[in-house]
Amino acid sequence: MTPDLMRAGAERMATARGRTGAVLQEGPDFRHGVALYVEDISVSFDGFKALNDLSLTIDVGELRCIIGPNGAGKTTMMDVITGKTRPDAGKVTFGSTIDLLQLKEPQIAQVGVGRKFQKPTVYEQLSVVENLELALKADRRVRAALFAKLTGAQRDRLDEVLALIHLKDQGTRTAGLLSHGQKQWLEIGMLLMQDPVLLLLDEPVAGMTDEETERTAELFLSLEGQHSLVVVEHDMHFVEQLTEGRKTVTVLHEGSVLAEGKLADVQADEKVIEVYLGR
Ligand SMILES: Nc1ncnc2c1ncn2[C@@H]1O[C@H](COP(=O)(O)OP(=O)(O)OP(=O)(O)O)[C@@H](O)[C@H]1O
Repeated sequence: MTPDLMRAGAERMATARGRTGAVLQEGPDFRHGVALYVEDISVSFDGFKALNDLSLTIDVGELRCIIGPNGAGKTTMMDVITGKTRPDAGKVTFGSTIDLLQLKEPQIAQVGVGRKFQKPTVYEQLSVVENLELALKADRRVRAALFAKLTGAQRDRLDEVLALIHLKDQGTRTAGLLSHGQKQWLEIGMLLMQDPVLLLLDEPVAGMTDEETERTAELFLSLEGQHSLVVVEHDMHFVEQLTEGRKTVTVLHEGSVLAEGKLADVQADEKVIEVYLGR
């Protein structure tokens, strides 16, 4: 890990401590450079193993793409990390100290894990800026002050996020009038307002135009290093853009890791070709 990332990890650790003071005694500890440990997770639905001894590790600031055929367990994995599904066995640890399996969904979000579902869910009647403001105030304690003025720092963050998500000129636009891709960016922006350590993104470019997909790749690459990103995606061109020929890709199959490595290597792997790419 670079000194910059170490510093970012330490800063996040302090932020997370502040955030979770009411929930947890200790904040997450990222000193090992690891954002998330998933260890030997198994999930069964009526005897069918959706996850089967799944293990993987995501580093602080890493951008990891997860690919795999339909039914491989990708969504179930995200459900376990975010507390929606309780596994039958295994461990999920945020940093090196926080046992996510002991936390409820809202606490997991509060500790710094953000999730983007496949469909955009923005407030269609509100403007772009109002959507971002709401995300900032999603914390129930400040919801009462919904229309209170933002602090200078919050205003700066909002402007920064607007630029990041390519909606700088669309701040006053009603969200319902945005294109599908712009709605997806807005929802990502809403997550960013809460400054998550780890972002889970489920098929973020499904339904996007080629240009929107390209700009989404640029967005994710600009977030890498500042956040850990786990991107589940079937669009191989997009995965290629994100991995830049050097990053690790994880291939899931039947609820466990079938292969892990550089995209070119997993694409050449006979097992992967047989179950996924060769179809
Ligand atoms: N609540 C549930 N009850 C029963 N079976 C389930 C449930 N959720 C998922 N499954 C099954 O578990 C397996 C893994 O599903 P999951 O949605 O995690 O796969 P996936 O890799 O996300 O697939 P896709 O690429 O199609 O989204 C599938 O066979 C699915 O039918």
